[in-house]
Amino acid sequence: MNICLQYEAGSDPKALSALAERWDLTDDNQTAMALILTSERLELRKRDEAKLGGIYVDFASGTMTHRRRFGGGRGEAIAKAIGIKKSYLPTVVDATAGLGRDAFLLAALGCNVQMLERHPVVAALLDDGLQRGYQNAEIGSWLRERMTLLHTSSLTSLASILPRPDVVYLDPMYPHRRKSALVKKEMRVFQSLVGTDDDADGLLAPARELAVKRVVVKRPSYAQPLAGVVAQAAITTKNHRFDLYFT
Ligand SMILES: C[S@@+](CC[C@H](N)C(=O)[O-])C[C@H]1O[C@@H](n2cnc3c(N)ncnc32)[C@H](O)[C@@H]1O
Repeated sequence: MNICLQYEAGSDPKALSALAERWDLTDDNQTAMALILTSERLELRKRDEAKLGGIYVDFASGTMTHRRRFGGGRGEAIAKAIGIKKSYLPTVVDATAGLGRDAFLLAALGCNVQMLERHPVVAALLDDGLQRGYQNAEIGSWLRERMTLLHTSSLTSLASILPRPDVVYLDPMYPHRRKSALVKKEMRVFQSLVGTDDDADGLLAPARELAVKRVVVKRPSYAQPLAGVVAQAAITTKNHRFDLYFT
């Protein structure tokens, strides 16, 4: 895919070329988005809205660490939705990984999570965050064991995943209802890149085939169920709903 590729002082231009080759990215100065290699990490920026700042993956960031240490833990809605109980920690395929936040939360609770992401730039950002996370003294050892990434489309790949996971987790991009100015800055950059996942309905059937125990679909609270299939149960929060399909 075409995207403006840039590097900042202190980063290695050869590393940027290697990255472009690995993720099949072509440098294009006309695109609205830029992928930037800084001395610390890979960042995505919207070129005409510099004040929005860059987005990147940092599993050891203050926010992620705070949520990991002081968040709801096993009491979080997502943990209940995937069925974590006492010593039971389901294995999870996150078939719409994005920036890996939900997957990280589950991994931090002890689940093994295999992430699938089809967008090459998102996959590059996520892989960059994973590699730095793997090296991190505090989280690296368990992160290496519990979180992996496959760059592929789940529409075609779910059918061949082995071993079958207990849970398949889906969180496709959904059109945002609020005015764009109100959408969180970071979300605006991400949405500009990915758009909406209009083919997401096609994920439900292969996810139900693959999951040994259940499929969990995260939806905005106002959204229709995925593929119009009413869930057997749901866990709701202020803004979201986790629809549960038992297999
Ligand atoms: C809303 S984001 C997921 C956010 C993620 N749950 C998180 O916590 O960061 C949706 C992501 O799913 C990816 N996606 C959508 N359809 C996909 C498919 N068929 N295969 C793989 N990835 C897909 C999109 O590219 C996007 O990055």
